[in-house]
Amino acid sequence: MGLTPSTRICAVGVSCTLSRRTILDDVSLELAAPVTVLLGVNGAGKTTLFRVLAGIVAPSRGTVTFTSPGRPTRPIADRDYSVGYLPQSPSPVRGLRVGDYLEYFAFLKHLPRQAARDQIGELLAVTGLEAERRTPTRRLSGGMMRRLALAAAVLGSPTVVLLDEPTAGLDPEQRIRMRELVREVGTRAPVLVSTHLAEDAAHVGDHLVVLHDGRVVRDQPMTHAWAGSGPDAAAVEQLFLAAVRQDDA
Ligand SMILES: Nc1ncnc2c1ncn2[C@@H]1O[C@H](COP(=O)(O)OP(=O)(O)OP(=O)(O)O)[C@@H](O)[C@H]1O
Repeated sequence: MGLTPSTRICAVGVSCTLSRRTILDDVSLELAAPVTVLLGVNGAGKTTLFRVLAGIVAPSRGTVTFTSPGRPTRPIADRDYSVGYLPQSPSPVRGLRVGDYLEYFAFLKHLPRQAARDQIGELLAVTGLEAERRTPTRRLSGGMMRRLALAAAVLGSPTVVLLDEPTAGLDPEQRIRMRELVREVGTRAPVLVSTHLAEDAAHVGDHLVVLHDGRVVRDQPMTHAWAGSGPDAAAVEQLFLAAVRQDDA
């Protein structure tokens, strides 16, 4: 569907049990544009939540739906909606160059040929990969591979975009570039982005969700993270620690 800025993805009472362990426990959240940051310690359940929101893993309980004004609430499998997903460790594909990789994703997403051509050109420019169009994906640096996978996730103008640790392992310059990209993507669709870095969270987020032991322990706007002239990573860190300690107490 054409992107409606007020389209939302909603999780209601989502629980997920894997190998008899409760990984997500009664998670409810609503994602709206532009960018929601998901913070959580290692093993908090962030990737599992992404996989549930992307429809890859079925929740044991609860629902994930899309809502748009004037339209009935739809399940995530509804073909009028789509999810763009950047996994935690995107891999190069042997034999595919950068341009081929995007064409392959455009094919998987059933994009008409001309729309695919236009969007691939635009996304290569936005991600700074224009000069790499003919580079084999195996030769890309980690940061370039993530930018390419992000372009693939955004192809076809998905209704919502899920980015699992897009800045992990990137050098400072690539991280700053990735943050700008995340903000850019947030102008196109609601974005959920996970990170371990309070600094990244402060720079990109409009809204903050803290996940701890599979439960949402904080869900609030990020306004506090802007101190005077700019984003304040220390404020985000304090908020995160307070939420987690309160939950542990
Ligand atoms: N298929 C599975 N079967 C059993 N347990 C799983 C499975 N997948 C994940 N887990 C467990 O669920 C918990 C949450 O994992 P998940 O990858 O969602 O956390 P995370 O917050 O993304 O962690 P990280 O920040 O380290 O990436 C972990 O303890 C993990 O071992």
